[in-house]
Amino acid sequence: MCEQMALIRGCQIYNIGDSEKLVNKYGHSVNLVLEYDPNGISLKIFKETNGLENGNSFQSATAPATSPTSHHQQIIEYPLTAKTPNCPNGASSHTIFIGDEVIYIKFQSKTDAQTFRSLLQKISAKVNSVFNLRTDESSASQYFQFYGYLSQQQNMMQDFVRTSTYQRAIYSNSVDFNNKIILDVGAGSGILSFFAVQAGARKVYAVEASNMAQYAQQLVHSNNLIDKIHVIAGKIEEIELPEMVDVIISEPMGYMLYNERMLESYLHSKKWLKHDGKMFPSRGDLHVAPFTDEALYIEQYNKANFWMQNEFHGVNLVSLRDAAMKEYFRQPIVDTFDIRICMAKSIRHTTNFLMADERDLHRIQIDLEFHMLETGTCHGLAFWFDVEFAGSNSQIWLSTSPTESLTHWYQVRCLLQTPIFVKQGQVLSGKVVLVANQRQSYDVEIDLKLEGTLITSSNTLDLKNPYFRYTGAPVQAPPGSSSTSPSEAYWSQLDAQGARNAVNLVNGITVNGLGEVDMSSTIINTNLMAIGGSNQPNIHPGLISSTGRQQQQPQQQQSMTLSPPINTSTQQQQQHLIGGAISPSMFSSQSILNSHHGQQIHGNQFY
Ligand SMILES: C[S@@+](CC[C@H](N)C(=O)[O-])C[C@H]1O[C@@H](n2cnc3c(N)ncnc32)[C@H](O)[C@@H]1O
Repeated sequence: MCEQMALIRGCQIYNIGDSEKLVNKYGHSVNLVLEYDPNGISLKIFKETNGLENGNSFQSATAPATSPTSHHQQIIEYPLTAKTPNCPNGASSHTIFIGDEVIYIKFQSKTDAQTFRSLLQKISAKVNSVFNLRTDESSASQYFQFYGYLSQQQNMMQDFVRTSTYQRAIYSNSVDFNNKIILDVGAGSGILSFFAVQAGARKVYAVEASNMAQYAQQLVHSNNLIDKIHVIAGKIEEIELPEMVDVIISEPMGYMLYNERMLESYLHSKKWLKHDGKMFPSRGDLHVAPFTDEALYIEQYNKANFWMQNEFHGVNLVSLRDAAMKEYFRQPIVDTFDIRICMAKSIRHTTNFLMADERDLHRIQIDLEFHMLETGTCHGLAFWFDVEFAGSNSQIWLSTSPTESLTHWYQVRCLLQTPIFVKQGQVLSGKVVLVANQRQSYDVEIDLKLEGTLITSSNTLDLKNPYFRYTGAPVQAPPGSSSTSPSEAYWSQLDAQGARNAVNLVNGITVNGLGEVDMSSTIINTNLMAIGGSNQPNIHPGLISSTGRQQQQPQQQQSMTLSPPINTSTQQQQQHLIGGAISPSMFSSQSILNSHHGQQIHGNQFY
């Protein structure tokens, strides 16, 4: 079942001019095609030709390029939203007002006019959908435009860790899918729906709000699965399903798990879930840990110091320095790091997708109590998330932890404008509150307090506007991370390599001076799993390709280095921070030295 599209034949289109007279716009009759559009309905006007199929019929809104209408000459397309003024004129005419144009449509019959009106009513009914009420129109429009690009869907599909984990979670729990009715929320290209069918699903409803729905339908068609996968173009909050489902699958996670607010749509979709139904994924854990990273802190700090110049081309910029500082520190940083920068064990906040209500995600409070494992400067809080697929057969986790393979979600760090100097054994307490906003994101409010002192630090960040800092350069261990001599380790490694290079060929197998067999010709990709014992020669392991977005060059070093504020119990620590900062220029390298897993990775989530 697809979102309805009307094809209405034999209409006359008139404009109403200044003299209030009807002027036939085209001088011939036209056909109207009404299609789903993320913002309402798209009204396409086609020149009527003899080849057009019979009468008024409802067609799939997601019909592929083979759509019968696609061969005919389209004259114009009008977007109709709930705000488009319109009014009926008698039984078989209707007027719409688009910009300055007054368009009077004369239908062939009353039934045609009714069809047209009922679709217009549908858009108005959707105005008050849960999704629309919580989302700014401009945000939604930009959001679904983003996901309408094949390249964006490709970016997600090529995140091999993500896609393979989903496939594995579904395959290894085929008992939950076999002969079952499935709902795929935000199906995108439909990739998860295909996995569900591969695992034996009887029917999958693939709901997608962006225009990607058309391409999903095209893939369903070309993979001969029209009897199994039913693409429904529309928002999950606004569509109807003909039946309840056994399992809901979705990939609704954004940066820091909650960005995009799509998890709310995922939870909303439970209205279609049978009493004992399953959710894939079933739970999400957001991890929070205090971190130390002077280089990152100084990098942001020095950017704001551009505004400390009192003679910039003869202009004194100083009065804007505080505002600039605030702006830079409002940006969550998206990149990856060495787990050893974390100064305490992470605190986990769990959302159980089977139990939670979408309204629970409007304000998410995470209480913090970190028992500091080391002495140093805490520059902020680091975040990552894991989701679990709790199937009947096996539990599978998809992790975005800094200790695991990098995904397109990376990790997120929120800086404190005023860092806190902590000592091992001290307790850093406080809270993070995520407050949902109409821009499909969250304000991140951080309040920290060092127990037993008067030291506090707070910051509010805008998750919608992160700073994408990942360059592909290998992550740096924090200073002081070596407990053995790195120099000795280096030379020992070279000695061992020398022995290895003394190779011999024994029966066609390379054996080195240590008697080890060379496995290089039979590299096993541990990310490739054998699914159901099947050989999958055509799977490209994928890479997460680059957006071409590069690390910005740091501001010219003309900016003065000012002492950053620091909440410290010793003045000496402050001195250390000022003197010991690593030059921000080390982050400006355009060359990707040795990117993670040999891949260049970039964020593809909407933000
Ligand atoms: C992160 S992508 C995942 C796409 C696909 N399921 C996959 O795993 O590759 C999320 C998709 O959900 C769609 N989406 C977001 N909110 C939605 C809603 N309320 N109703 C229907 N689709 C939605 C987006 O347009 C986007 O294509």
